[in-house]
Amino acid sequence: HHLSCPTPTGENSNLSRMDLFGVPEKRERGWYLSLMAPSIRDPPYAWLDPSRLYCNLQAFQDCIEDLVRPFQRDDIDLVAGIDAMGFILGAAIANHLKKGFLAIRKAGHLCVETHSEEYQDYTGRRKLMEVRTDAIKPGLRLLLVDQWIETGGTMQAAIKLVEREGGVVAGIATICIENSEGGKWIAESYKCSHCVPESLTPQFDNRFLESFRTFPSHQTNCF
Ligand SMILES: O=P(O)(O)OC[C@H]1O[C@H](OP(=O)(O)OP(=O)(O)O)[C@H](O)[C@@H]1O
Ligand SMILES: Nc1ncnc2[nH]cnc12
Repeated sequence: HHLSCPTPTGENSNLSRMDLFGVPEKRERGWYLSLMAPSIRDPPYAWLDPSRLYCNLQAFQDCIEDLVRPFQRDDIDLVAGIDAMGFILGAAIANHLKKGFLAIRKAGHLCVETHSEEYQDYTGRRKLMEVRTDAIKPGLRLLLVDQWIETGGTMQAAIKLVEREGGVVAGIATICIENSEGGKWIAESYKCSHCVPESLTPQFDNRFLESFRTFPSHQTNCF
């Protein structure tokens, strides 16, 4: 079955119904966020799927450009991405900045000597994060990348791994930093880049995007 929805006009037209591979004529700030898919599952799943926007070349490129822009002239030695989805943005950003890439991994994958840090994320589960011991040296300046910051638990564990070895967190790049206690602490404590224009922050705070109303799916449709 397929329900049809009216396409919203006016203020939120940049977040109106759009095909996965479509590109609007005028690419407004954060236009590609409307490609993100709402969750059809209950917690502890995340409330949406940002990875959908990576399917669209222009969206992926614009997203990377927005994340890299504030750091273009900064002194960065290495880009670190957090397992798993942070690898996608992290590797793309490393390539864009012409820097190497360091994988910060969830426990049980690295077959070399590691430093580790326990943490808790939005699922409430206790997890372990690991990084190889031969990459971070005192004074090394790292740009930390992940797909999303919700409670901030994951990013805070990565920050600890870097700083404990004397590394410097030169910046943090992520699609969205949620307005949580941990999210606010990260945004106040480090130079950050994210993709959410101010006009859309209320929608992210409510975890409901206007674009969801017309999301092209037979499972999630007109509300
Ligand atoms: O701020 P937090 O509450 O710690 O949550 C953020 C983390 O959760 C997500 O990863 P997730 O574990 O859902 O998936 P992934 O392993 O596939 O990246 C996201 O990409 C961050 O890594
Ligand atoms: N991908 C994601 N989307 C929304 N909230 C999240 N929390 C953690 N990961 C998330």
